[in-house]
Amino acid sequence: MSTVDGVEITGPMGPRFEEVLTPQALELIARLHRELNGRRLERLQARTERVQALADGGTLDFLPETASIREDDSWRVAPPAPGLVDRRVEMTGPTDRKMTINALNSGAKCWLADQEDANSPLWENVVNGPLNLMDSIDRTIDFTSPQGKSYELKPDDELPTIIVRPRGWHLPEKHITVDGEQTSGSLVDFALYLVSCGKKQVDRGQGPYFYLPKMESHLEARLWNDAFVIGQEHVGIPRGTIRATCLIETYPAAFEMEEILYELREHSSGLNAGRWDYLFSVIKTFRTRGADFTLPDRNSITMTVPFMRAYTELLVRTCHKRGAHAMGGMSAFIPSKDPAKNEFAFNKITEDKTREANDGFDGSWVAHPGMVQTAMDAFDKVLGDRPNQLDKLREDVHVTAADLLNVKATPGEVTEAGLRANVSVGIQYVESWLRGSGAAGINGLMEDAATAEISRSQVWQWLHNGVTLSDGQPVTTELVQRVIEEEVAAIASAKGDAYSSGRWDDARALFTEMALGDEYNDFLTVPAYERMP
Ligand SMILES: CC(=O)SCCNC(=O)CCNC(=O)[C@H](O)C(C)(C)COP(=O)(O)OP(=O)(O)OC[C@H]1O[C@@H](n2cnc3c(N)ncnc32)[C@H](O)[C@@H]1OP(=O)(O)O
Ligand SMILES: O=CC(=O)O
Ligand SMILES: [Mg+2]
Repeated sequence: MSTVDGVEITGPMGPRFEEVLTPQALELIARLHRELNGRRLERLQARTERVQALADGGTLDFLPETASIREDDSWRVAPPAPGLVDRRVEMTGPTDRKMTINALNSGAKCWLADQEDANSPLWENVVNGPLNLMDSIDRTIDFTSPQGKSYELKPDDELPTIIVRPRGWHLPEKHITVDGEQTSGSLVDFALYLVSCGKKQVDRGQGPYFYLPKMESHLEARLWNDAFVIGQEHVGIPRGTIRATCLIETYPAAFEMEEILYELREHSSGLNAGRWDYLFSVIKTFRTRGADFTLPDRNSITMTVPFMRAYTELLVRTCHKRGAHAMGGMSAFIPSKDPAKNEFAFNKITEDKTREANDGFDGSWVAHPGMVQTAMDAFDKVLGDRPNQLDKLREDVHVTAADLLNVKATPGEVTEAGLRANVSVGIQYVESWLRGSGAAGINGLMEDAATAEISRSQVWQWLHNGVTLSDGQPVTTELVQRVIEEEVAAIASAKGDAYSSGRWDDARALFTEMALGDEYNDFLTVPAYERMP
């Protein structure tokens, strides 16, 4: 059902959905699909071919064919756009109504309104996200909780700049088809926000700003740039008013940072060090290559191990050389009701943000409103009154391909506790995602799609590379099955009666398939999406 030729909406229409699923939005989706979806599928095929080449013994390196872009010192990205000059603390989180208001009232400089890692793409979430953003920009948003607590926005001049993160190129949107084909989740999220809010943002002196996730090459960035050109023309806003910060969160993209900035240069607002997906991608990219690329327990891999340090140092150096913001990532610690754990979490945030600020990052992320001030204090100490530190060029940084690939220098062990944590957290997260909730606090840590991907990939890698745990037990199918059994029993006992109303059987089956299957699946969220209505 739709009034636009060739476009079908197969998902149910909820309250006010017609305000977002307008003919103008559907026309843009159709145009983007017809002009760009073929290239999107080619890029996904290129990813598969690269993985095969790596499995056959290949490696990653800076690209010879784009050396001239890296060697040309003359180009810069566009100057920072209004609202994106001072980004010292950015809140992230889902776009449901309550969290939208809480994020906008958090005191952060920017808010990453997430349709990606922190969101589960339930059809309602896909449409309600842009609807809530539209109501925020119109200042008509409010919310009353079931307990009777009312929420409304602070004055305009205290609100963060909105930056929307659409889904990655790999995810389809099955509830909107064009010419009988599933559409791209990325292009749907982009189009729905651009049409409902793009012109309003330009009229209020800012622009439609985006974070672009999980790209694996500069050619994927070129595809986004082409979508931006089409989108700006479609909604009648000047070229260059769209801005995008690209997450460098895949291993191949770390070798193409300059090229990614170059492709998007008139629309660029910097790069971000997305550490969690980066770790996932490191495991995924060299998953069959044995000890050289096998990582220890997830919680023991810090930002200061050599390969992570090389990646963040190179990101700051690259961004500032090109006049672009370098944005830091997410420390997963969230506040706790236990005072000792709470103090530990806040110390961890201070340590993480202080290191980033001293390294030259222009700002960083927090997952919880309670952590905004702590991160702000860390950046204030380094930035003072300056809005950013784009002038800190970091010419002392000289990172080589070998530095980026130096995974084997990572200290740490693979332990039974690490295996159990991966299994338990992975299953709990998948269960929550299947019910439509894409971020969860588990054991004092923020968990989202990226962290869950690490958990299931580590189990697969340990099993398929013959890893032995620190206590001498080999990781076998039987051991993983036993751990799954025991961890699910522990979850069931902790949840009590609530367990029966969850989607635990589905979550367990999916996690087991992902962890034990002979074939490694590129994304957990793709088969999970198939299990969604
Ligand atoms: C790898 C990456 O991509 S990182 C970026 C993507 N991930 C994220 O953005 C995760 C964002 N964080 C979250 O979603 C949440 O903090 C969670 C799910 C981890 C924990 O949320 P909760 O369990 O609700 O935490 P808690 O009970 O401490 O929250 C206290 C209040 O803060 C609000 N809050 C917590 N986190 C956020 C957030 N990120 N955005 C807006 N509000 C938030 C809660 O809604 C709650 O509000 P209320 O008091 O009005 O009811
Ligand atoms: O998106 C951020 C990440 O760390 O992954
Ligand atoms: Mg990510």
